[in-house]
Amino acid sequence: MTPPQVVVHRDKELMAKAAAARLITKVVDAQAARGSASVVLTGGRNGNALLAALAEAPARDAVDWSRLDLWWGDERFLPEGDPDRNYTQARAALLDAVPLVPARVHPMPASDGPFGNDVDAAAEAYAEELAKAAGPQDHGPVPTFDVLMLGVGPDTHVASLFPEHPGVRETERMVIGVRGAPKPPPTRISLTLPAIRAAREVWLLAAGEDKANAVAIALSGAGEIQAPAAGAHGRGRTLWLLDKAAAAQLPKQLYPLASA
Ligand SMILES: O=C(O)[C@H](O)[C@@H](O)[C@H](O)[C@H](O)COP(=O)(O)O
Repeated sequence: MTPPQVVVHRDKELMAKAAAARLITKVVDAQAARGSASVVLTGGRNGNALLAALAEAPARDAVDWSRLDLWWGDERFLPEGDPDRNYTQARAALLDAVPLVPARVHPMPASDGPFGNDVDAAAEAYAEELAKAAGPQDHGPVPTFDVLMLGVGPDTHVASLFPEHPGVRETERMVIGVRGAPKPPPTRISLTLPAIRAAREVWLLAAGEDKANAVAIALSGAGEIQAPAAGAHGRGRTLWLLDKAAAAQLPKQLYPLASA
């Protein structure tokens, strides 16, 4: 496994803009090489800030939005349209402003959808949707995501995989229902670490001093059960995108500042 790369930006605003530019380039390259691109979005402030920055990016429409598949790393299990759903927030930040093909946008089920409030059935349905999109060249019953993005919690959670919770220990299923999540709302749907690790690249986003301890723990060799972010690595690349505040507890000589 290739060691994680760390890029540190001056502040969270610049981090979001730089990450958005990086994503545009990655998607354009994937579409040139393979005809389409597949990206997994994350919820949270940094994930949404990246999408909002992308919406304003000068090179935004270098992306062929009609050949982009979007998936989610996790979702709050709430009714369709609830403002706290990651899908609702992603639509407001970017998705409603670009010409995506609806059939290629795969939100996780809502709690008032075909599965009602059965979060396990909803999770299984999403796993089936992923499996249907997987091909013989993929690594397991999920498509090969070009980029899978994850916000990082102050407790080192990623997606809805929380330290010492059952979800972080899952080794077979690709998608699970989560109950009793420490971060509200308590009921969620999440990709598991095996699904996350099927991605070509995993990008972890963290900004603010409240993440400095989590970043230091996850990058210091902690185990994935205690620090789920430590288990979030891509097959080809693991990239941590930080601002200075979130990098404050990292050894300076290892992680020079990308932008002063
Ligand atoms: O549904 C969610 O809440 C997210 O997917 C979650 O994993 C988030 O990314 C982290 O909690 C970081 O959130 P912030 O970027 O807002 O700190």
